[in-house]
Amino acid sequence: MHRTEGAMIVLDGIGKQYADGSVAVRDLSLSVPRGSLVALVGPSGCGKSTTLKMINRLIEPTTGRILIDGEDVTKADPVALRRGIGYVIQQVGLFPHQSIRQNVTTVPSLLGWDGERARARADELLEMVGLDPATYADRYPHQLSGGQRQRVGVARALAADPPVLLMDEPFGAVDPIVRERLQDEFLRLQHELGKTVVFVTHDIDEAVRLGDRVAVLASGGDLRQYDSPAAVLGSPADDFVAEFVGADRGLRRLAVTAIEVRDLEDAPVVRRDASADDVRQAASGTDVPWAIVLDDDGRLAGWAPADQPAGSSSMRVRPMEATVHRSATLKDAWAVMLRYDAGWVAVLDDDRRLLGVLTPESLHAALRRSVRITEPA
Ligand SMILES: Nc1ncnc2c1ncn2[C@@H]1O[C@H](COP(=O)(O)OP(=O)(O)OP(=O)(O)O)[C@@H](O)[C@H]1O
Repeated sequence: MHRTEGAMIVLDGIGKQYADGSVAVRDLSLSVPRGSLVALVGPSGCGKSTTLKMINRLIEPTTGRILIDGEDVTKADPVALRRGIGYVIQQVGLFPHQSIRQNVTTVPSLLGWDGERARARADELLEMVGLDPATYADRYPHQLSGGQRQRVGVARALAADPPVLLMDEPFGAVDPIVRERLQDEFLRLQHELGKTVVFVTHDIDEAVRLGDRVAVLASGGDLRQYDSPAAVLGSPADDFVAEFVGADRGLRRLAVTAIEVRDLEDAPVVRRDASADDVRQAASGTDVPWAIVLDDDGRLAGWAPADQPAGSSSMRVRPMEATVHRSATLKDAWAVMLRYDAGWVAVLDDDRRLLGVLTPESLHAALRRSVRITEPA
């Protein structure tokens, strides 16, 4: 199926002053690159939702311009504009007397798609968000759990294949475990679809988990930092950002830093047919009392302690559980280290071939490398 890729969004000095004189957003400029996910984060009332709603003109800006792929949408027809922009909100807003399938096809129906095409699209999208159409398409919203309703909200926003998706605390109303699952699923989906997404949240963990970039706003839509998650956590631009990302931002950084092969250390390695002596020899001269055992095609077979039983010629191999895939984060690696009470974890590729090992020291070095180091003033 053809998919529409994301569009570039430019907020150019936008502002919103309400009729009562209160200024929700003073003067905000921000570019959202095509196909990226930008998380707008900040304390309650700082102007996140107002900013989002100005993009699809649910709220009219009082100053500034908004360009989508170069076109000034503040001059466009707002109804047509909104049909080309997916919008997901916390209280989903599904129509209670319509089936899930009808809810998902709201915009395609408005756009005049024929019934068969709209139906096929709805089923495809339900599948995409992890809801089996045979089970769920004919149900009504009240027959779904909160997490399932949020999935329907995402499916509905994607129905007409819009280049831009606006999401306002879409996973805010579900419990933390469901939220994490929805975040994972959404990341996978976004990876595949490459939409341009502006995502509002007050939760810094959600912002750094989902965002390619994070925009930290203070009251009045005052943009204090616009950076990668690692940079926002690792080098907050000012005290406001530092306070907002929290004293435990170091721990949060673990979760947003991917393992890179250059961070890994070499470990002593022996082949499956090695002897007890080979293991001792491989480990000697290193500061670890073990060797990793690989089979003939380089896949991980286990590990062997250097203190093999005296007099035995064949080595004793133990199963190796402290492993992570190369796509893991430093937090995943750290969790595995703690779980197995291991001083190191093996990092493996898709075929379970050994890429190297991560120790607490190399993990620390990787964390330091991941952000630019700012000199203390
Ligand atoms: N219709 C309105 N009239 C007057 N002031 C408003 C109106 N809507 C919002 N505001 C004010 O504008 C400011 C920004 O509101 P907005 O909803 O954008 O904040 P937010 O960052 O999304 O907050 P939250 O995280 O609590 O949802 C707030 O001070 C709010 O009180």
